[in-house]
Amino acid sequence: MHITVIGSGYVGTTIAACFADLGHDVTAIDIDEEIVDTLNDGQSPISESGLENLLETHTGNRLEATTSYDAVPESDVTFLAIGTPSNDDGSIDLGALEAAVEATGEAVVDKDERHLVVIKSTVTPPSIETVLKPAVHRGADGNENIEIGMNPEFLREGSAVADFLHPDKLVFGASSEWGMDRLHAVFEPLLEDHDAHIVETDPQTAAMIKYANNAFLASKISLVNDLGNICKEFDLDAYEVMEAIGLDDRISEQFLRSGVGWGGSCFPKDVNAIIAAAREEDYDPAVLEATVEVNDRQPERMLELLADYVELEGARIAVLGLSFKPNTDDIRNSRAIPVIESLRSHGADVVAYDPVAADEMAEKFPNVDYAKTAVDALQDADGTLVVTDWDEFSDLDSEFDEMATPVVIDGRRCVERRDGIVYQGLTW
Ligand SMILES: NC(=O)C1=CN([C@@H]2O[C@H](COP(=O)(O)OP(=O)(O)OC[C@H]3O[C@@H](n4cnc5c(N)ncnc54)[C@H](O)[C@@H]3O)[C@@H](O)[C@H]2O)C=CC1
Ligand SMILES: O=C(O)[C@H]1O[C@H](OP(=O)(O)OP(=O)(O)OC[C@H]2O[C@@H](n3ccc(=O)[nH]c3=O)[C@H](O)[C@@H]2O)[C@H](O)[C@@H](O)[C@@H]1O
Repeated sequence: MHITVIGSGYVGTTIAACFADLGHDVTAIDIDEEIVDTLNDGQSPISESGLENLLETHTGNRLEATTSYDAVPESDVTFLAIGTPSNDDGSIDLGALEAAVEATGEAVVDKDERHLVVIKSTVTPPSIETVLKPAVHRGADGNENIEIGMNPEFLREGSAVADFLHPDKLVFGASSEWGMDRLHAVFEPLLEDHDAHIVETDPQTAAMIKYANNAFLASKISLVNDLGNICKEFDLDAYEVMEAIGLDDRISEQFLRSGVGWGGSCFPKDVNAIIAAAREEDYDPAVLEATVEVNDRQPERMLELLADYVELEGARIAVLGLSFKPNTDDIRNSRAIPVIESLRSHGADVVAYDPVAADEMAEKFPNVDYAKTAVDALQDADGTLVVTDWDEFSDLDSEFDEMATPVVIDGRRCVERRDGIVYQGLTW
């Protein structure tokens, strides 16, 4: 098949490279010329394991990038992976996606055969009828051959290629048998040697499945953090408790790691978006509001623990880990942001270290001192906050002896408790 993928950001680049790897001819379309040039050089605009290899193999062969929508009408199906960022009230800003959908419609205005336009972006269910369908039909000037489908994406940053190629489930949202068949045809090569559940549904339900998935996972972590905070009050180890409850198949062992909370470009955005969409309907989503509230509290709890041992005003505090999770330089909604803001508001001097995300954070906090190594950050520090669970932090040991006062508050359970340091886990 010939597939056009509009938007070559995180999701778009990953799916374009993977579709090519599955044997499809792919045209990747982005308005950003720099991204297009990077892709056509066989390089990746994002850092993701395995992606560079796929791009090197398929660029100029089964994959090409362009800023033009000309390939859209020649293709069998178009996927849209455009950002849907948050507005100030938590709702999603559909402006960029709406413009891209309309441009897609314009590109197929004269197409005589049916054309499937699949939304990969995360969008609220009502927006398919109220925003996206009108946009495509406006662009296509009422051409009845255009159908909108929904195929939400569940990949994680750091394992995007592997997640895309080995999904637990594929969710196909289509409003006709033809649209459903087309989605099956796209993913047929993937299913040849990989077993995944297929969920066939309408586009709105498919959109809701994506929000429910992320809201559930974020709420699971917040619940684990709430329970973990109670464990801490009782002097109990939340990890021992969670390991036991994870043995129950109904709960599962995954996403039970308590600590400083969830960040990233999606959980915060998506939980807030579904809350805002629910409020639009005059529904008050009490559990999801609590999910956000518990998450917002965790960074402050780290500081409260630290303040039990260190006078924060004028203290030199090391922050280990700046990215929202390990193996990425992405700092969007990283828990390190509220941690640093709070330390500074208490008058502490922050020295931060991250193996890859320091430059990103320096754009946000130019006045923070950024160390080249973890040991440099620990040197003469009055306290340390561990915010991201990078592997290299688990290897730290005698390095803590370099601190002026060896107080370590671990927000991710990645440092070993040892003699000679004051060690406090956030929930253990
Ligand atoms: N990042 C992730 O891990 C995941 C993201 N998602 C969802 O996927 C969607 C896309 O997310 P990302 O890939 O992270 O966004 P992104 O911001 O990394 O990429 C969007 C790309 O679209 C391009 N673009 C904007 N307007 C355009 C237009 N009119 N025509 C062509 N290209 C245009 C931009 O230049 C950019 O390269 C969002 O709705 C997000 O919630 C879903 C699952 C995982
Ligand atoms: O919609 C999205 O964009 C994606 O959002 C998440 O993926 P991602 O944000 O890349 O990262 P996760 O591995 O889910 O971690 C999210 C946050 O939760 C935290 N987390 C995760 C697991 C856990 O047990 N405890 C915990 O605090 C991580 O440290 C991180 O800050 C989902 O896992 C993906 O399925 C989804 O496609």
